[in-house]
Amino acid sequence: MILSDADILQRLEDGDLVVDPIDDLDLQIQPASVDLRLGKEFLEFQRTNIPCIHPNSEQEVDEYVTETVVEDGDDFILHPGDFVLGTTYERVEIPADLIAHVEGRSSLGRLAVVVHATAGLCDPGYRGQITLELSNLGTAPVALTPGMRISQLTFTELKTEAERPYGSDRGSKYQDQDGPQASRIQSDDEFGGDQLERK
Ligand SMILES: O=c1ccn([C@H]2C[C@H](O)[C@@H](COP(=O)(O)OP(=O)(O)OP(=O)(O)O)O2)c(=O)[nH]1
Repeated sequence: MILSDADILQRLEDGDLVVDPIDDLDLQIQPASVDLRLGKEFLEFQRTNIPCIHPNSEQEVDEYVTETVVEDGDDFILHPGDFVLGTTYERVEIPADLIAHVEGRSSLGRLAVVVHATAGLCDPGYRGQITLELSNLGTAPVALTPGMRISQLTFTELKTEAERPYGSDRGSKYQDQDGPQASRIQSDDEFGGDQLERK
């Protein structure tokens, strides 16, 4: 079951679901979602001399990515074909019986700004800001202003609570994200590994 505005408000009031801060309930609480605003930090991907990025190399990933913080009153210009990581301004806490989906807003989609290249799922138990995968599929640069409503979060109730929510003993490398976080796929090994055994 997807939570309605009334359900969301109730869960926020109960305190187990957190979206913080919400400065304007009327603006941010939508009929079945919460609008989230854009933070001011971005990770941009540099041209690199490395022939390719090995996802399991922390050094190569770090070399590829640089951080930009937009000054107050300025915009971040997302050029056609760009892919950058942004962050929500709000911090969220998802309880063990809910899963949240980050969706784009239609108004930005109509300007060819896509908020999620791939991922968009916030696990039960997840806490932190949400890293946004922003791209411009259009032909004109688009100005993104920190504080603008950039994405929306919907919540689906699980049939039963997650037994091992995000942040418990399993991989939880993005728990308590503060600002945009580059891929930490290289930590997969630490949490059990994704590598197939050789026969
Ligand atoms: O667009 C997104 C999607 C998810 N998350 C956060 C919340 C989510 O709970 C966590 C992990 O997401 P996911 O499980 O999709 O990533 P993973 O690469 O499988 O990480 P892990 O191995 O830690 O589960 O990252 C974001 O910040 N942005």
